[in-house]
Amino acid sequence: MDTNQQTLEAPQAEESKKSEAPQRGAPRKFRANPLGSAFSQVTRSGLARFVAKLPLIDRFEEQLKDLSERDLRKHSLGLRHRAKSGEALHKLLPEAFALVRIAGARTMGMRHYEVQLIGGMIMFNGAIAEMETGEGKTLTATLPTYLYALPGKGVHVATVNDYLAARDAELMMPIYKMLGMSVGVIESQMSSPERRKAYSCDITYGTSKEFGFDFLRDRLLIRQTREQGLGVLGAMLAGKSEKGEEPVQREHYFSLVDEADSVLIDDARTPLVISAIPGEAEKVAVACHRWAAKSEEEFEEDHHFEYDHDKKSVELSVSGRLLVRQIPKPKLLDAVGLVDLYDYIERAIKVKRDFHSGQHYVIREGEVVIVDESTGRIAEGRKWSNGIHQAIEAKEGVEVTVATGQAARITVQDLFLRYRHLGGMTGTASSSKGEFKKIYKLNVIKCPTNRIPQRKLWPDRVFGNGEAKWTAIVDEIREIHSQGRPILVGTRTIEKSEHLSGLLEQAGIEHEVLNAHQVAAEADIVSRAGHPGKVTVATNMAGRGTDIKLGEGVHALGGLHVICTEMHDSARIDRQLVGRCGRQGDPGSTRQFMALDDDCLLVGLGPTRYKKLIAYGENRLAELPGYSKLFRKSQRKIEKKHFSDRKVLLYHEKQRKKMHREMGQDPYLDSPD
Ligand SMILES: Nc1ncnc2c1ncn2[C@@H]1O[C@H](COP(=O)(O)OP(=O)(O)OP(=O)(O)O)[C@@H](O)[C@H]1O
Repeated sequence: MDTNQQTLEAPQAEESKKSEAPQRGAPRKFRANPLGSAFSQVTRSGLARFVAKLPLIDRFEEQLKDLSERDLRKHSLGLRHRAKSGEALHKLLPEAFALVRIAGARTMGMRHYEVQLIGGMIMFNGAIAEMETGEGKTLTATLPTYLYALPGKGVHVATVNDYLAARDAELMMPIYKMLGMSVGVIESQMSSPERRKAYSCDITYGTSKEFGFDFLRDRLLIRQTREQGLGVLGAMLAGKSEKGEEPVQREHYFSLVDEADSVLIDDARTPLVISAIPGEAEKVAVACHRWAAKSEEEFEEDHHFEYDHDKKSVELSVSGRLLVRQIPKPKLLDAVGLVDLYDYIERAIKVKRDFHSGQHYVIREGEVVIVDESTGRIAEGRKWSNGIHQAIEAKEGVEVTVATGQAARITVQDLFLRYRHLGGMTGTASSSKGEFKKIYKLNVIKCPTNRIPQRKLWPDRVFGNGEAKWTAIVDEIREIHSQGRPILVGTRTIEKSEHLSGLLEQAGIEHEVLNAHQVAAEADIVSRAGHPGKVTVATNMAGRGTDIKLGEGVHALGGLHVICTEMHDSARIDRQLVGRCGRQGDPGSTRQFMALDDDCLLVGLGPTRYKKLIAYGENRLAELPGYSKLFRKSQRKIEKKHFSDRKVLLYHEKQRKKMHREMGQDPYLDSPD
């Protein structure tokens, strides 16, 4: 161990002289960047301090690269020992990064690029590294993860779904293994002992949802233990309940958030909630939901109720309330107040209007499962709050999972703010810079690309109506398909992907369709989407995080062509789809199609303007090029609204927590102690 440390002291001393050089003199030129990409921006973009560390990492790498596997592991243990004895991690960074780079090259033939080392440093320094799609974020993550794992307090790598968590852990396992780090994965079906084991590893991969629910379950367990008379301290020390259950998590030390925009922003509008066991009150609530779902049809818009398109809210009119009183009700509802019944009906009407099967949710094995609109994927385990979820269940005639008497809840924001250190990475963070800073105190730092991006953005095409748009899309697919180029088409909903699939069938174009049901199969299909002549239709963000490799000969044809059939509520989501092509300097092209009856105009501009636009576009076949600005404006309005929704949620959560604290209660547990 000692020998290892000694061999490394010399370059460190040397570095302290050399690392000052860039600050005094000219900025360093990059070698591993044959195409001479974005590094000219380095000094301007505040990356200079990271760039200055690169030579030292190189030198450590040079020194260590010939060590045997055993000695590498020994060396890693040495670093661990130093971190545990209190040596500052930033001092260990160059050596740690060099070790990870060597392990990457040796085990997977992937030696971290300099831009990846910079990305790793950004994340280590508590910021979000914005790296272009396809730049290798999965590999980059190993750098700060390893470094923060050294003190042995546990690192949580959070991502958007179980599949990606397991895949990334498995992919990167050889690197960690070579350096003597243990890796665990949290999967939704796991038992408590399995979870505890995974959390006891140096590095734990999982979803934010699993990390959040485990935190809440632990919290409930600790309270239960305390109720058994041990007192908080006793409970923590004993760490066990009467049944011998123990908390599964350790401390919240460092979390690295992959797809940070999705995890920290898109998913942050609904809190994670654990429900309490149902009692009599819940039975009544179920009956109310069922009654409302059945009766909702009798209410007419503008007569019995008003619908506010801005707030997306329903309000019963006087005649609506009268109708509520007149409609027959089951006996169980006798004790329910009228005001509550109004609420149930309003909710049932809202759910019927705003929540659609196949778009917002799907029914799977008798359960309502949310489809994450931003990813087009199943959002496992999530539920809408304020009775919306139960109202949908009642509408669909599946089991109503009782109005959640909440036992424990936490927002995504609170969960990640609990970590002592937080870092993240994403391809598309800049548009949320302000929010990351304000809510999470995280800066967003753009990372240069390894190669010059070759992706071509073809001009938008706007049509008067959906029909004209779909026809043009099919024409474009036919044209590009005839050249042998692969095409990936993103749609906003499952229904629309099925619609397009029908049109392609009519046109005799062979294709594959992805839906939100099987993420693993989906990733597999998307990964083949780069083969010559392939046409793949997928909900907008299907295959997010999936690497599309170009098949043979596709490079010469111009790479993958991505067609975006409709703008999403958030520009980030559109960019993620676009990011499936032109990866790692590959060629590729993308085009955005729009029509005046697209949903994003309704949500962004309101029904009055939307109706006018529809009327204007109804019989037009020609393109309307000047209109694409209107779509972007509408999108910005929606993004602002979502941001303010998240701020409102945070405000209420803050108030709620404050109240709990003032009453001496655990802020994460809803029912009184
Ligand atoms: N240092 C490296 N050397 C060689 N290949 C690399 C290196 N880093 C990444 N790659 C390859 O680049 C491709 C893209 O990697 P990856 O899928 O992790 O990108 P990403 O940034 O996560 O993309 P997305 O934003 O779309 O999720 C993969 O095929 C990966 O193997």
